[in-house]
Amino acid sequence: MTASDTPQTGADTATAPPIPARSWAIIDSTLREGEQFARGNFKTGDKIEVARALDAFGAEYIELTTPMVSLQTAEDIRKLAGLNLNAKLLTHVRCAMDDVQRAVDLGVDGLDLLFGTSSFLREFSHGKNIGQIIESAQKVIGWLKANHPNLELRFSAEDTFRSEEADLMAVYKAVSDLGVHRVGLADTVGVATPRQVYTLVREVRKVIHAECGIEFHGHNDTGCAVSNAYEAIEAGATHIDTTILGIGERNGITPLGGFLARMFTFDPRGLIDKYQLDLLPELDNMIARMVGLPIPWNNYLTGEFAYNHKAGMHLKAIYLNPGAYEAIPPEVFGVGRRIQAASKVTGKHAIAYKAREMGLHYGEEALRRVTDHIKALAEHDELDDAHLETLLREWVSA
Ligand SMILES: CC(=O)SCCNC(=O)CCNC(=O)[C@H](O)C(C)(C)COP(=O)(O)OP(=O)(O)OC[C@H]1O[C@@H](n2cnc3c(N)ncnc32)[C@H](O)[C@@H]1OP(=O)(O)O
Ligand SMILES: O=C(O)CCC(=O)C(=O)O
Ligand SMILES: [Mg+2]
Repeated sequence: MTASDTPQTGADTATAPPIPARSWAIIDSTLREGEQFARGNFKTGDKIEVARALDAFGAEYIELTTPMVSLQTAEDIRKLAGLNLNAKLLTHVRCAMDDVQRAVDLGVDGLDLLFGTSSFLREFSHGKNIGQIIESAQKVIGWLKANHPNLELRFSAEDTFRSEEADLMAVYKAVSDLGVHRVGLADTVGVATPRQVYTLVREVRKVIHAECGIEFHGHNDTGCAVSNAYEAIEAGATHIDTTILGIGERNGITPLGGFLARMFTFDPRGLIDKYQLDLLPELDNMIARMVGLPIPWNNYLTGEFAYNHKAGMHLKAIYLNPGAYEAIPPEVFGVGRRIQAASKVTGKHAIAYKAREMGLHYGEEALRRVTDHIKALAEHDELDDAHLETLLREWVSA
């Protein structure tokens, strides 16, 4: 693979179309959903490192695994709460008195409660009907409101998109009346389409109080996690769950980087103001290291080839203005662009630019001939930058 860094003359973010920014916040669940990833097994020190990194990045919320997992997990939550981060800390707990009683004294800012509402989960997970779910919510939320009024509370209907709409509306209305700060819609098995997400968020908005937020949690089983998060926001959602690199159960959830890439195209200034975007590579590398896997080659923004440009038609324009073939300037997210000029799909403009960078100049005819020579060689061999440079020098002196 031949590639080289080029000058950072990215697209002008100041001239991006001014679409009004919607108000939304990230709930990063790397330390909860991410612990459910096959290779996610964070130790105390890892959790502290992840939480500090997310805080430096500017994540508004960090969601932590339930303290019911173990005494060590409960202790870790207490330790993280003691870091006094700017990000609010939430712990994700079942809607059950034992769980919330264990959670309330750990120093977190809020609790993310959940109950499965689909027939699958009612039958095979907890065995409760909708009336009993609402009764449990009344008991648990009532107790929390009376005894811990400062906690931020969210109630989510797990497996929302395979639940009956009438059941969902009854549950969301009930918990909103009980005074939760947010309701959650969870695409637990990654089956929802963007249109379904948009429509359901709009419907939920009609039955909850105006000041009640809406959170969206989307799995990526069918590849829609980023689009679904975007549609949720379009429809009025206020909070989006992400994890670094998208780690989570099965193939994971909305990745932080992919979600930011999506949102950046609509509101670059808003994102630049809110987040330390150039820390994204650090976050992705940190999690890749902790889970012992490489960052996927085609990962949003930080994948090895996310900013690799190769085809002659692209390279001609890229040299003049990278925005011609880049929706998002890489330098904003702390990554570099790579130009792969020595390939069979290259063209004379790319070769001329490369030569000029080396202080070499060809006439029109020589340029055509050297370009065709490089293309022919690349049909048979991988050419790297060093090889290309040697060829260009030899061509001049020949
Ligand atoms: C879609 C999601 O990702 S949801 C989040 C999933 N996260 C986790 O599971 C967190 C980690 N979990 C754990 O450590 C354990 O599962 C624990 C500590 C929560 C519970 O462990 P155990 O008591 O051994 O139960 P187990 O995990 O086998 O079964 C789940 C239990 O939760 C109950 N349950 C499931 N959902 C809920 C809910 N929303 N509210 C209350 N109880 C629930 C089930 O009925 C079952 O209890 P039961 O045995 O009385 O029927
Ligand atoms: O609590 C939530 O909203 C989401 C829980 C979860 O991880 C899921 O449903 O996939
Ligand atoms: Mg999940």
